[in-house]
Amino acid sequence: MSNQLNQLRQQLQFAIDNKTKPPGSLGLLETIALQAGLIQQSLRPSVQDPQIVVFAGDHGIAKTGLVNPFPQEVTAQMVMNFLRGGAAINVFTRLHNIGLTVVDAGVNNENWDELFVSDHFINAKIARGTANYLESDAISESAVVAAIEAGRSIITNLALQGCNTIGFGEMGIGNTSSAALIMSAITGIPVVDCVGRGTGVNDDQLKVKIETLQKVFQFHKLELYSKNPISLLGKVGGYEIAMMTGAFLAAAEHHMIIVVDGFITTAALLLAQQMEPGVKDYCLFAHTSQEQGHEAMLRYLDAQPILHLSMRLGEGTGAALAIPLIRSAVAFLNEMASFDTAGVSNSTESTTSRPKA
Ligand SMILES: Cc1cc2ncn([C@H]3O[C@H](COP(=O)(O)O)[C@@H](O)[C@H]3O)c2cc1C
Ligand SMILES: O=C(O)c1cccnc1
Repeated sequence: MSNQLNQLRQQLQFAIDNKTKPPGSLGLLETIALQAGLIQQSLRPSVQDPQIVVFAGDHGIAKTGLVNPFPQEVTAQMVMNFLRGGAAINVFTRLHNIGLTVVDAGVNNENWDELFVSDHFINAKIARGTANYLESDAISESAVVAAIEAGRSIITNLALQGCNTIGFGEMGIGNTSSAALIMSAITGIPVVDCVGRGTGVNDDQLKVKIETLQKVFQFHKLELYSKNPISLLGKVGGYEIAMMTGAFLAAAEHHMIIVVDGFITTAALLLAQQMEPGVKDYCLFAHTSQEQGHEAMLRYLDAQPILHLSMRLGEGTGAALAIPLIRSAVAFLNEMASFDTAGVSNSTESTTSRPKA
């Protein structure tokens, strides 16, 4: 860490410790406030125009029914639902005054109706879904690069419009499989420990899902791509995951507070982190998803998630729920009185420990 950043860290910690409260008593909110200050390089960080961007894309494997209980058509149907305001992410973003943008990264549908002429919908479709990675590469490398670039430019536009806090969500039937393969390739954790129930496969279906994905791992020799995120995305990625990868990169470049959602979003972060190892410093981890594998992914990233709600939905819902807490953290740092200004006696001998920064 540079000297300047180290100095800022000390100043932030001093400000936090001098608020009228026992040291460390606001727990993880103190860690969040400190990190927000470091991200924005400011003693007075802010949450401005927070946004969730949901990237949608289809997966060729989903047509086989081997890994997903819901049919592929649900991806496009849910995109319509997002635009009509009826999905969980709509409810949470409305409730908490968070902007919502939906991006077609690669949904397998013909065209959108006039409903989609909206500021909140971006048609960045690269193809109508990926190819089935049981038989071939999912995406060409040139299309991977195009998707990453599209993700970058969507986030850069939001940053230029004044958004400084961003969460990513995704919609894509079959994408827990893609995320599990990416996780296994990058972390070296065996496929069986990365695969979860997704939208709810039963025990028999889970066995088939695991066997299928083990076969895919061997077919593409994914261990060879553990340090090559572009090729890995080409082998088994999704358009929405590739776009999120670019989105992470741009958000970090613009010093945004990035709120990481669940299993699939964190897989995109694993890829972005390989491309630019500093990205994680801009991330706050919203929650631990119930998808098996997410906890190990978070451990791999040495991340401390904010919430534990047994959720396993995606769409950016965990991120939307964490944003009010991030707002609260920033607000206590900016608005609470200090011992000095409030004339409250401080105990300088306190031995109470602070949360881990
Ligand atoms: C109605 C519905 C709404 C959703 N919203 C998010 N997902 C979530 O489930 C999908 C991944 O699970 P799998 O790999 O098992 O297909 C993604 O689209 C994800 O965002 C949904 C899934 C369904 C069915
Ligand atoms: O954690 C997630 O993001 C998740 C888990 C299951 C299904 N869809 C998303």
